[in-house]
Amino acid sequence: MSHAGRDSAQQPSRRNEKGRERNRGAKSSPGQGKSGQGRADQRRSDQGGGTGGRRFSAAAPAQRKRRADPARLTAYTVLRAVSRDDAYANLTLPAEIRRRRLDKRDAGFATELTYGTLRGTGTYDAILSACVDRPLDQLDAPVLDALRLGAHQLLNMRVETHAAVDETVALVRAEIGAGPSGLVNAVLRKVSARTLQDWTRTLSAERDLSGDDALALTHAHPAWVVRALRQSLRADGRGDELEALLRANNAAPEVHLVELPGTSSVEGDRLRSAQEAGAVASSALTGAAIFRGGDIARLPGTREGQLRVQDIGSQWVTRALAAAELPDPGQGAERWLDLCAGPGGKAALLAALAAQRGATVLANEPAAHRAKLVSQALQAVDHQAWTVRTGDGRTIGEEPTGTGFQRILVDAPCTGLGALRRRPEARWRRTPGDLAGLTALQHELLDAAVGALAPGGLLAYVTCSPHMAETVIQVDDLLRRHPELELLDAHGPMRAAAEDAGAQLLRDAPAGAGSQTAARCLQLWPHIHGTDAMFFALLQRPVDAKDASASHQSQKSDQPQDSDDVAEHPGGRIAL
Ligand SMILES: C[S@@+](CC[C@H](N)C(=O)[O-])C[C@H]1O[C@@H](n2cnc3c(N)ncnc32)[C@H](O)[C@@H]1O
Repeated sequence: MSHAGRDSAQQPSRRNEKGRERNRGAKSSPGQGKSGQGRADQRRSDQGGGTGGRRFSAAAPAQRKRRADPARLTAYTVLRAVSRDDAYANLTLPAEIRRRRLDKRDAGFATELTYGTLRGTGTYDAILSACVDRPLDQLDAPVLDALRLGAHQLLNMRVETHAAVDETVALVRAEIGAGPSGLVNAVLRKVSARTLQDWTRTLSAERDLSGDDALALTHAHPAWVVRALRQSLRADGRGDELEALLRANNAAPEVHLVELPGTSSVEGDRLRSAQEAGAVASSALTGAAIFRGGDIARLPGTREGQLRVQDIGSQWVTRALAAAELPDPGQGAERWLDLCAGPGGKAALLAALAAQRGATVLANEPAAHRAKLVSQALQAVDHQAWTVRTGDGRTIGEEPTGTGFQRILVDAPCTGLGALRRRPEARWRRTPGDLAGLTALQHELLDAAVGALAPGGLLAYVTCSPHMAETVIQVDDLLRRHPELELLDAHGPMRAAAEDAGAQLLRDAPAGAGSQTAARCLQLWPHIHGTDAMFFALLQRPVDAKDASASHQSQKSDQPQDSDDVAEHPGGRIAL
């Protein structure tokens, strides 16, 4: 793609699993023979300089222990599942921790090892490339994963150098075999010769990186993602906050809890128990708390689904849609629709709020296994208040919807670039090419939702991505296709749904938002709001709107920017 350029934080290699013979030898330092490396290490060690006096094991790798410690083995197993099977770390890791019965301390260490290594993969690969005498894709995949794990310990954790190297070598001997242990030992010793800061500075200079490419390497994001985030921040009037966002994306998110309203016999009871167990009530939102440590499954109400883990951003947008005023509330029970409901986090809160108001929710999800998760998520809520439909959201018009739905949530499939804290591997998996299919699907889902809106009905468009092609540009396109829709100012309903401290955070976008559309939509940010970077737009169909579906149909093939690298937009040219 024309804009992608050279990705300075290296796109992790996905390689052949075979070829053990290839794992030999670390690269010499620039201007140094291999034998010179030992002397260099010795000198650094003697001087106690550079890396603070590194100590290494005197025993040859092949003579060292052949037993991996449980936390490192857990992390390594998850890394293998992620690179070999495209597994999700946030699902695989808890299962692995349970299976190996790690205690709290080891579980914490394994989590930091796993998430940190996955987050930093592109940068660690760039560093490892400078330490291995061949392209990384010529190493065995298990060896590369072990090297990444070692690099993370050396560069980003407070693990002693000798422990990081020795334990990684032991892991390699136990899990892969003695063959590559010499290579791993030598490469990790080279990695340990510099701090992370020294490495990124040196590599940036060697590769002549600047601007977003240099930031990509330093903050372990693909360069195309850095560029997209820069554009989105600028459009939101936050042009100077890029580094703060990149840093926030690399920090572990807080765990937020929600008590589904109306589901326990005494309202607020479940949150109170959670607070007794160490949770702190959220100052940003009613019915929410922050949980710092401990076993969530042990909190009363989690098994019954009354107490759930849910990002404050998700709670905010759901409550804002439920609370926004309808121009003509009518007399009958309201009908609400969650068009993309799986796995059911927002559907559960939406249905609980609907049940309190005598409204009903239709929760739609095309993937059968995810539709099942939606049903499970809804179990705690009065069963009269919800129905699950397993089907493509684009065919919702085929349902008998009567006069339509008063409130519709389109929490669309998206790149997920707003949830980088939670899904550490996602940034390296996604490519700009994913945008074409996703934006086309978002376009069609929005059209289907508009067709299902009751007169005066509200449509909330939500993405867990701040990429402009999925947010402001998508809304502008929607308004072009459906000029009858009114784009409401999302800040009011969001503030109304928040507690004081939250309302303070949800002030209008800073002056300088890129367009009127951007100024009326709400973009949440991890570094500002402590939430995922979730986007929220609220649209309304006028009470007396004529049926515009004919014009929708005629424009259906008019897809937004689905094949080009760059799109024109009033706010400037947007890299897709
Ligand atoms: C961002 S997730 C929704 C998250 C959910 N609202 C929650 O809070 O738990 C998007 C969902 O859209 C679903 N999806 C994908 N294609 C769809 C389609 N054609 N129609 C409706 N939903 C679709 C995906 O399976 C996924 O479960």
